[in-house]
Amino acid sequence: MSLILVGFMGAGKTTIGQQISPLIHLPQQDLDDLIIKKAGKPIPQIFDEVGEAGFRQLETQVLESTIDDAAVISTGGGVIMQTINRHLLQGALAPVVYLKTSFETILARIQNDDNRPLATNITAMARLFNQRQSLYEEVADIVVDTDAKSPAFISTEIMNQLASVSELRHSAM
Ligand SMILES: Nc1ncnc2c1ncn2[C@@H]1O[C@H](COP(=O)(O)OP(=O)(O)OP(=O)(O)O)[C@@H](O)[C@H]1O
Ligand SMILES: O=C(O)C1=C[C@@H](O)[C@@H](O)[C@H](O)C1
Ligand SMILES: [Mg+2]
Repeated sequence: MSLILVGFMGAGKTTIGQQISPLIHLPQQDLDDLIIKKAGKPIPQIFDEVGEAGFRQLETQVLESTIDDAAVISTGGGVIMQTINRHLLQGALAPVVYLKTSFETILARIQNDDNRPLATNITAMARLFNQRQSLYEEVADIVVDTDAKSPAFISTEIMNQLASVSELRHSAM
């Protein structure tokens, strides 16, 4: 079964996607990587040249083109900002898993990383974090807390939850 990972920057969408992909024998599609390939330049340069709005357009394009792939899809942290993206996620065939992480843990994981243009100022990040919580919840079928858990532990937890979702879907048929 495919799945889609959402959550704030540093929640572990890329890391957990890499771990789960071999477990469920499906390729990983990382939307940030697909954007970088499509644009032919790194994310900070895309932000510099076409701004966040230009980046979000690319993000919607890669989301649209991959959403129903048989894959583990790791989204970017801001994918839920666009209404159209939330509609795409809510209509996806695959379950959407929200990797829920406290702000303190996020800071510990991604500080000193200069590859995320929206993670340079702690006050602005905290504002984004608070604005986004309900949007992740809105699109999620499954919520998994990631604080103080290893990527391997989180991956197992997701696999167990997916098994329950699959059983529920079958028993409803
Ligand atoms: N459960 C975890 N425990 C400890 N470290 C973690 C965990 N998950 C991820 N990390 C570390 O946190 C950092 C950010 O993880 P990752 O790049 O997977 O986040 P992301 O959700 O994909 O972020 P973005 O939205 O910016 O793409 C990495 O250094 C990763 O190794
Ligand atoms: O949270 C965000 O808005 C972002 C998260 C990253 O995954 C990248 O998609 C980009 O840096 C924007
Ligand atoms: Mg990522």
